Order: sequence, then C-alpha cells, then structure tokens
Amino acid sequence: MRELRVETEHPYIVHIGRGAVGLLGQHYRDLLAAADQVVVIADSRVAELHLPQLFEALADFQPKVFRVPAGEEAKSAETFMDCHSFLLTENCSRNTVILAFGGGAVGDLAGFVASTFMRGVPFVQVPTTILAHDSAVGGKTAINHPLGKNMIGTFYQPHAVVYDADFLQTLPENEIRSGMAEVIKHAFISNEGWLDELLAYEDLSKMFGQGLEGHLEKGIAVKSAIVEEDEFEGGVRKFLNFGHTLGHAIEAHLGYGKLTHGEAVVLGMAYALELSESPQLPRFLNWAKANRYPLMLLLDMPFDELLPYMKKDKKSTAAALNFVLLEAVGQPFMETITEQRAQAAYGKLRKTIKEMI
Ligand SMILES: O=C(O)C(=O)C[C@@H](O)[C@H](O)[C@H](O)COP(=O)(O)O
Repeated sequence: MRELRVETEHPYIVHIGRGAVGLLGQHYRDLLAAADQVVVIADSRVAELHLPQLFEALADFQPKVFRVPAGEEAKSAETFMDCHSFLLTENCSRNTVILAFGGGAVGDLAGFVASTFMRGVPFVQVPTTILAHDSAVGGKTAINHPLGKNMIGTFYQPHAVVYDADFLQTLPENEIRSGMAEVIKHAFISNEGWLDELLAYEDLSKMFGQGLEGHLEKGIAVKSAIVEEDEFEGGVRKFLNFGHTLGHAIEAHLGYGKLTHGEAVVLGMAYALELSESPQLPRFLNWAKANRYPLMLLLDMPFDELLPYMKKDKKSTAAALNFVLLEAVGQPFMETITEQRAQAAYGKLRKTIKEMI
C-alpha cells in the first residue's frame, strides 16, 4: 500500500493499492465514528459491482447509500438537488460524513454536494476508475450546465482519498481509454521519458498487472505537485487543462455522457498538439488509433458548433480563446489565440485524421 500526502490548505493522504478500501475502518475510524451519519453517494453501476466490499469496510458505521445515475449523467442540477433531498430526508447534519463511491463524475458531484450541504461537511473520495486518479485529487468539485462542462462548482478538498486498485479490474474498455487519457495528459505536461513509456502501449488493457499502479502514482504525484503550488487555479493549475478546452466543448456539444471524458480529452490533446505545432502529434495520433480512440468523430463536428463552448471555457476571457499549449513535453504554457488560427488548426487536424484512418 502506498501513501501520497497532498499539502493543500487542508492536507490529506491518498492511499493507493489493492485492498485500500479496508483502511477506511482503520485510519478513518475516528472520523466515521464521530459522524451522526455516514452517507455513500454511489454511482449506480459501481454500486451493483462493488458495494459489498465497501459495506464490509464500513460495517461498524451503518452507512446509508444514495445511488445516482452512472457516469456523467450524475453531474446534473437535478441529481445535485436529489442528493440534498436525500440528506435532508435522512436528517443529516453538519456532523454527517459523505463518501463518494465511483468514478470522476460521482466524485465531482459528491464533492460539490459535500461542499454545499449546510455550508460544508467532510467527505472522502473512494474512486473506482483510472480517470479518478486525476479527478479525486485536488479538490475540484463540479456539476455541468448545458452551456458548459463543470461550470458550477467549488474548490473543496477531501478528507482523504482511498484508492483501491481492485476496483479497476471491472472497468469497461472505454473507461480504460478514458482514464489513460488523463495519465497521458500528466505525462505530456511533465516528463518526456514517461510519455515515451506510455505511448509504447498499443493495447492499454496490457497495463493491468504490468505497471498500471505505478503510472497512476506518477499521475497523482504530478497532479498533487501542481495543486500544492496553485490550489485555487490562479496560474499553473490551468496546465492540468491540457486538451480540455476542445475536450469539454465536445462533451457539451455531443451531450454529457455520450462520449467518455478522457476520450474527448484525447481529441482535445491532438488539437492542442496541432496548435502547438508539436512534433509529438503523429505518434500521439498513432497511439490513439491503435487504442481505438474515436478520432474520426472530429470529422463530424464542424468548428462553428464547438467554438461557442470553447469561448465559455473557464480559462477564456470575454473576447479571447485561451489554450494550454506545449513548448515541448514537460513545458506547458498558456496562449491566447485568434479564432482564425483556431479554425485553421482544426481544419488541418481533421485533414490529417482523414488521411490516416
Ligand atoms: O483538477 C483540475 O484542476 C483539472 O483541471 C483536472 C482536469 O484534468 C479534469 O479532467 C477536469 O475535467 C477539468 O475540469 P475544469 O472544470 O477544472 O476545467
């Protein structure tokens, strides 16, 4: 079992390893025993598969479970209100502890609920996906608005992150692709040697039992170092958004949940590499093609339909499009670009993709 400490305003530990969920009843016994209620906000699909293991770990605390729709659908204003209704109906109070059980979507939702219920109650992230190595760390919470992804949310650090690698065994193929996109993103913004290792995988499922946990730890280390430097996203934290300006626009344009977050981010990273005129683009596209990322989706999405979402991106200002680009691997920077340049790069990327498919 490995532990990584995240030194934010409220520091906490990320526990990672097989069987980590068992630590809840040990390391966090005092927190859970002091709570008047322990409420698990669970992705309904994850609950079907893994709730017994969580219940075993929480046996002494009689948890109540509120199931929310699987995946990105959970990040709606309706589900957010449903969570609050559940907490109020169950007579929860400021002494209630909330656990997020599932992937990035349920973590973002449950974190937002925890940060707003009676102005804030403690919560623990219990992530079950590869993607959540990113989203569960750093205290970003969110729900979506039809006009933009993650537009409503807070910064609110968890009390702990308990990341049990056993849960990853049941991930479907598109979730493996989704999660590995964020791992690759961490490599792009930090370390070329690590990127080389990752781009060598032509079949991501081969990572299971062969280094996956090590890559997740590296990703968490990159993320926590950035969050520690810039908890509230005044500067370098924006680099974590590499590939997300277009990625988020695609998710909002298609409708949340139609494509996984990470698959959309892979399209966004290809676009950011094109804008950066990066020599990494061809091998990144080859890697994405080998691993069946849906590159051809870009051919069906006109630039004009994505532009309004990109303009609403949180990094953008009223009139400007701001992107995270790469000087080189490990050297991200922010750049304001014109619509004309954005459109030309989009056209060029689509041409390259058309020729390679
Ligand atoms: O935690 C952050 O900060 C991130 O930017 C993490 C991202 O990788 C994450 O995938 C998220 O979608 C970004 O959302 P944003 O709303 O912070 O742009």
